[in-house]
Parts: sequence; C-alpha cells; structure tokens
Amino acid sequence: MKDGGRLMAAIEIIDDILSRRRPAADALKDWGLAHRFAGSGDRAAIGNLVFDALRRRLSLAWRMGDDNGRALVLGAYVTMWGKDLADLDAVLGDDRHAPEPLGDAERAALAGEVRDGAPDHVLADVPDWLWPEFVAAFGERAVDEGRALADRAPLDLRVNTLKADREKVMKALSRFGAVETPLSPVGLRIAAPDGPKRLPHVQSEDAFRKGWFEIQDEASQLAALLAGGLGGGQTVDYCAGAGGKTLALAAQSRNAGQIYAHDADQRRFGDIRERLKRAGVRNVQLRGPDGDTLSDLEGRADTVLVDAPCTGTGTWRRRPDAKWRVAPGALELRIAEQEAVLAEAARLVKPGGHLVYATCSLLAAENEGRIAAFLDANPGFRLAAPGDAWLAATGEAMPEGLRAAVGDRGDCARLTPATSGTDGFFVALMQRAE
Ligand SMILES: C[S@@+](CC[C@H](N)C(=O)[O-])C[C@H]1O[C@@H](n2cnc3c(N)ncnc32)[C@H](O)[C@@H]1O
Repeated sequence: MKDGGRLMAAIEIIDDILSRRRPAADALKDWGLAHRFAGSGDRAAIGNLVFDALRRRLSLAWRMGDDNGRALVLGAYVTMWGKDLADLDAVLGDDRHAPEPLGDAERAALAGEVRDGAPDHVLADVPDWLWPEFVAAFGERAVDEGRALADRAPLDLRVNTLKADREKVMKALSRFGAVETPLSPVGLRIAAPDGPKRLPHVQSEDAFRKGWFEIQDEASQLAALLAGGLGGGQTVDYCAGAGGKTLALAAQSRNAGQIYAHDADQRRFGDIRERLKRAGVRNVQLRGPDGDTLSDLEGRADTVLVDAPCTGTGTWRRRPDAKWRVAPGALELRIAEQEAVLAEAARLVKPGGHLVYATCSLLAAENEGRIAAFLDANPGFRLAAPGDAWLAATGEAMPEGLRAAVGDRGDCARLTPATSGTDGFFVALMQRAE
C-alpha cells in the first residue's frame, strides 16, 4: 500500500474506535481480517498512525477544528511524522485509495501552530474530567507530564539474571540497538521508532525462548527490585496477574526462599506457569480463591507486594486509546478496590515485615491518598526509606534518577515519563511494627 491508502485505513479505523468506543486493538484486528492483502509493513504503519492520532487527540482536534478520523490522522501525519504540506498533497493526489485532497481550512490548520486559547488539558492531551487530578499531582508541571505521556514509549526488557546477564542479552539483541536502562541495573531499552516503523518482535528471538529476558517497563523493574530488597524468606505477590513482578522477584531471590503469587481472579495468571518455567524459576507457588488460599500466611509473610488495580494513567504511552476510554467513575471504583486490597494484604505481614504498595497510576488519589488513609487506619505501619531496600537489592546507593523520584520527602518513589523516562509508577514501602 502507498501512504494514501494507509491514511485512509487509519481514518476509517479511528472513526470506528470513536463512534463505537472500541479498544483500538479490536478495531485494528477487524480491519486486518477484512484486508488480508495488507502486508506487515502496512499494518505497522496504519497501527502507528491510529495510535499517534489517539495520543494527541485533543490537541490535534483543537488545531484542526474537528475531532473525526480524518482531522486526527491528517494532523498526526503532518505534525508527528515529520511531513510537510507538499508531502501530504503529493500523497493525497497520488493514489485512488487516498483520502480526498485538502480543503482550505484543513490546509490553514495544518500550516499553522495550534490555535491560541487552548485550555491546559487540551495542550496536555488529558481528558478534561481527569485534569484536576493531574493538577493536584503535578501543579505547574501538569502540562509537561501530560505531553510526555502522549509520546511513544520505548521497549524495556528485564534481563533474567537466573539465566543471563546484561552483556549477554545486549549482544544477542545488538541488531535492535538495545542499550542499558539508566536506572534499573537489570534493564535494557530499545528506543521507540518513529513514523511507520515498529518495535521489533523480540519474543520471537532465541534469547527470549531461552528465558534470558522478559518485557517489562523499567519502572516496574525498580518496584520489584525495591520489594525484593526488603529481604526475608516468605514473599507474597498479592496482585500477581500474569506474574511480571513475580518473575522479577524470583530472579532477584536466586530461587531461594518462597514466593507466593496470588490473584483474586485466577484467570489473570494467564500463561504464568509457562513464563516461570521458561525463566528457570523454582520457588513460586500459585495461590488464589479457587485453590490454595493464603490463610496459612496470616501474620507470617516477610514482604507482601500489592501491585494494585488502578486507572493505569501511567501507561498511556503504551495504550493511548485507554485514556479516552477510562470513564468518569472509574477512579472511585479503583480507589475502593485499592482500599480493600491493602486491608486484605496487610493482614499477611508479620511483625517487622513489610508491605509494598505500587500502582501504574499518576494520580495522587490512588497513590499518596491511599497511603495516607491506610497509615491513618493502621498505626502499626510506618513508611520505610527506599534507599535501604535499594542498597540491599543492588549493593549500591540509589542512582540520581531514582533519588529524584523519591524526592526531598524521601518516602515514596514517584516515577513519570517526563521525569524518569519510564511509565508512570508509584511505590511506597511500609513496615509493620515489631
Ligand atoms: C496491576 S494488575 C497486576 C499486574 C502484575 N502484578 C504484573 O506485574 O504483571 C492488578 C491485579 O490485581 C488483581 N486484583 C484486584 N483486586 C484484587 C484483590 N482484592 N485481591 C487480589 N488481587 C486483586 C487483578 O485481578 C489484577 O490481576
């Protein structure tokens, strides 16, 4: 396909997503099934156009004076893909599958800057109902944080130190330009490609099949390292899902001690067994309401990690359609779940043991707000300094970027795309009194 046909496809897919409030992945899949002739390069380019247009939906709509697929996709092509009006005219004129040529108003909008007077949430590409939460979390930096969340994310990998080291994996992935992550000592990063290019499918590499690495954002790696650094023989990953953190904790433990992977919904375990096997993990037991519960661990666990259900606002770089699908009301629901899960998990912590609370949200209501409420209701717990856990985990002082994420207050780590180059993530370590 030429770019004209790709633009047309992206426009149709965006209109489908917006009119039916569908997940982008579903709309892209349906398009792919109905257009089997499209090659993998076409699919990647169309997917990138769709996601880029959604990343900057509000600012593109403001610039173009319209919020439909055509406005968003043409806007993204010119402002995000390094194209100019001459390129676009050529593409639109060159192909009978291309969208209609530009009208005068479109041409003027594409040639100029974003129109004056755009509200901050539009400049930040954040839904208006969530904007007060962003301002509460970031104050004057709120627009910059929103903008960074609208960028493409790199692909981060965690080296599985049970089977490999960073040098070995970096060498195996050298043709993708993998480099060391700045904060995680076990991380590698492949930069986000631009325009139509896509990230490599690293799961089809031999090194992946041999269990040398997992895909995991650097912020999640840091959270697991901090939790693992708290030590002790019995660790519970209370909201384990498909085991991203469980695998990281197991690698750090070098298969010593016992790790319990638990989830309220055991379907969320997904392919966790296969992942554990591939990674060479031998010290994880799966627990949940359908089988063995954690009742034998009440008051006995050394460390309990709560990777809580949340709005996922910190992951919008990877799921730009999610930011327009998260509904008002979702925040209250997540907060109620977070309160419940913290209360359940806290019961497992032994005297002197630790409770770690983590979210991939940027909203203070899901982070500092939850910790403050929990500590109020549970005076037997207090915040613990991340620096000690990091030292125990890595043998080194926290790197500058992580110190900055912990900030002057020195209590919780707050990572964001704008300040840490990671997904948005929050981690609080708490210790139960002896
Ligand atoms: C953010 S996800 C976990 C991601 C996972 N830790 C990882 O690193 O891949 C949150 C998980 O919490 C689970 N969950 C929600 N409420 C829970 C509860 N009350 N008890 C245990 N798990 C719960 C959800 O089913 C979901 O799998």
